[in-house]
Amino acid sequence: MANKLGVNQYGKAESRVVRIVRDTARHEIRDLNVSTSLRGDFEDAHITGDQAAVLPTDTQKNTAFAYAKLHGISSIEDYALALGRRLLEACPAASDAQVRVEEYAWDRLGDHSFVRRGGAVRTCVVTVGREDAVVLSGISDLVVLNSTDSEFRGFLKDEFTTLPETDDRVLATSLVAKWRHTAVEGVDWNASHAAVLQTLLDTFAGTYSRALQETLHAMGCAVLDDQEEIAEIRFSAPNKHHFLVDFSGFQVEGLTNDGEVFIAADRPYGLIEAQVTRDDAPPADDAWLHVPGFC
Ligand SMILES: O=c1[nH]c(=O)c2[nH]c(=O)[nH]c2[nH]1
Repeated sequence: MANKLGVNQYGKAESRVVRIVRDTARHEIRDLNVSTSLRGDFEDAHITGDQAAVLPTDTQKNTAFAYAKLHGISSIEDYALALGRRLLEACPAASDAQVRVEEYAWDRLGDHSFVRRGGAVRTCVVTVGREDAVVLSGISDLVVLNSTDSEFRGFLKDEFTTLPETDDRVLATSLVAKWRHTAVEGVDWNASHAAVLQTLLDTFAGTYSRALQETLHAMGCAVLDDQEEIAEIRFSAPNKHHFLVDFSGFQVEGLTNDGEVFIAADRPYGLIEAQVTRDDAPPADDAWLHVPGFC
């Protein structure tokens, strides 16, 4: 029976790159988690064991650190594009280099002192090919909650359905979103990211929700309405269930729970995933290859 090698890619995952800019007494910090992958013709490495075409993952990691200095990190997207282009140049057998970056934000305490900001992590996935490049910007662990203006009712019921309908519940999620840009040159990545984040937050807060599905769709439409250079956005949103505590069995007179005390359950959770794409968006499915967490 003959076998054949299927899809494959290789690289260094999760290099923790911290860049301090110390040109003046007022330092700057960029704190990244960088993963790189090369795809292309690496059959020999797998089949005959010949590694002549393989740029080691160790070299990929070293390049990630070197480029933090040589290219600098004005934004994670700009850094990832430069790193991806360099890896492709250095490895002729590769057809694509993918660079995935997470950025942890620090707030300033003083000229050279910082405190790590909790919460959301800025992300990008940049795929550089021989002809073109695709940039996905994103955010993960964006934990948001609406304490009202959320209902869930009118759903399909069968003999296993016990969920009561509700017209007033807590809606909370830890959002992961990634959005694809149609251009990679001349983009102000930091401004664009800040604008998308604000739109996501404003829309989450301002939308009456009949389901998390409807809220995600509204958030996606708002981002595409605001920024015409964004072709599509994808969401993965755990529904962080908040169950009303039943006080009825307690022997305390007058103790009521009118949407005031909840159990925040961590598992299981509903997982709602959706994409919103501009009608005329050029496809770029390769850019999403191996990007985990999206349908
Ligand atoms: O917003 C929701 N969408 C669902 O599909 C769902 N299913 C469920 O049990 N609760 C919810 N909430």
